[in-house]
Amino acid sequence: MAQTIVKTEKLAKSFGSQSVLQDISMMLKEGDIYGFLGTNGAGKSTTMKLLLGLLKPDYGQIEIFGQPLANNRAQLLKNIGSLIEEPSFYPNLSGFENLNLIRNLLKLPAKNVAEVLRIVDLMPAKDKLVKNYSIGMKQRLGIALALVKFPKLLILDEPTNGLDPEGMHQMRELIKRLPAEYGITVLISSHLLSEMSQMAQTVGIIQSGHLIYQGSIDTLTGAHKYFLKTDNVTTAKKVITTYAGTNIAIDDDHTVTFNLKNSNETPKIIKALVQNDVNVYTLYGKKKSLEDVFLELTGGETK
Ligand SMILES: Nc1ncnc2c1ncn2[C@@H]1O[C@H](COP(=O)(O)OP(=O)(O)OP(=O)(O)O)[C@@H](O)[C@H]1O
Repeated sequence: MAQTIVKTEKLAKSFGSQSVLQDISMMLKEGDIYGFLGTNGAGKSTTMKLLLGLLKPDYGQIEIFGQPLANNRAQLLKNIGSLIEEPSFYPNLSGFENLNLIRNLLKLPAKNVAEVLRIVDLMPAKDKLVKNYSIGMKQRLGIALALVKFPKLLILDEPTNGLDPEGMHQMRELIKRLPAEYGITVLISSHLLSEMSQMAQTVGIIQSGHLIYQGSIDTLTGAHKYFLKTDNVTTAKKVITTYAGTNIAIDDDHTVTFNLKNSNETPKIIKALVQNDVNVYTLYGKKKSLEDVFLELTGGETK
């Protein structure tokens, strides 16, 4: 059975009178890419800082690799790499020199630098001064710095922020390789459900300091939301019930919305609608957004 890499129990944190986290109980298993999802200010960075011992919880327990963080921080940190907020570098040194400095400081083998440069695809730019790196290259160098000790756990706070679609793609591909090829478990935060669904198997969703969901991302996003434009919403709803269960809404005089787990059902629905004299003007499906998921999980309360 996979080892538990991170386990938190009922973590709580306040800043002054503002309660920022309440009752956060998370679990990461070895080999996971765990997507930590939430809107701005939900409490993702604060949670990550607690896991790194940069902040102390007001209440609750943190275990990393099966040991309490509070008693073993220095020892546990040797096996944790992180990128929280902006990575900081020496801009007048090359990527290679920046990495080599950290490698020396941590007394790591010389070969680690070349290996992480290859992983983050910066080998061709290794001798370029960091002040001349693009944003995407700086982010990848930040990950290389976090990886240079080949940690068992990598904690990344919104590493795709500020990247263009190509940069985001490169970052995703890089992260996806880490568990299988290097045995690294990854905790990564984001406010984009679509991005997480392309790399994480497990997600935790945090809203206003509460963990409102933890589990498989497929369970969460598997069903697509469908929209039917028709001139007979009442009959359409009756017909669709056979295929989509009872979770069907009539949005306005011409729109019926429903969830389907499998798009194979749509031709059958269209056939049944036509057989029942329901005119179909449009039928389209949409992947759920983080906002849709919030609405489903909280029953309409987004804050
Ligand atoms: N050091 C601090 N002092 C006071 N308040 C803080 C501090 N750090 C965070 N907060 C507050 O805690 C709340 C959660 O912030 P946090 O940075 O954890 O959110 P987040 O989910 O990471 O959001 P973002 O994506 O915007 O970084 C916010 O209201 C923030 O203003």
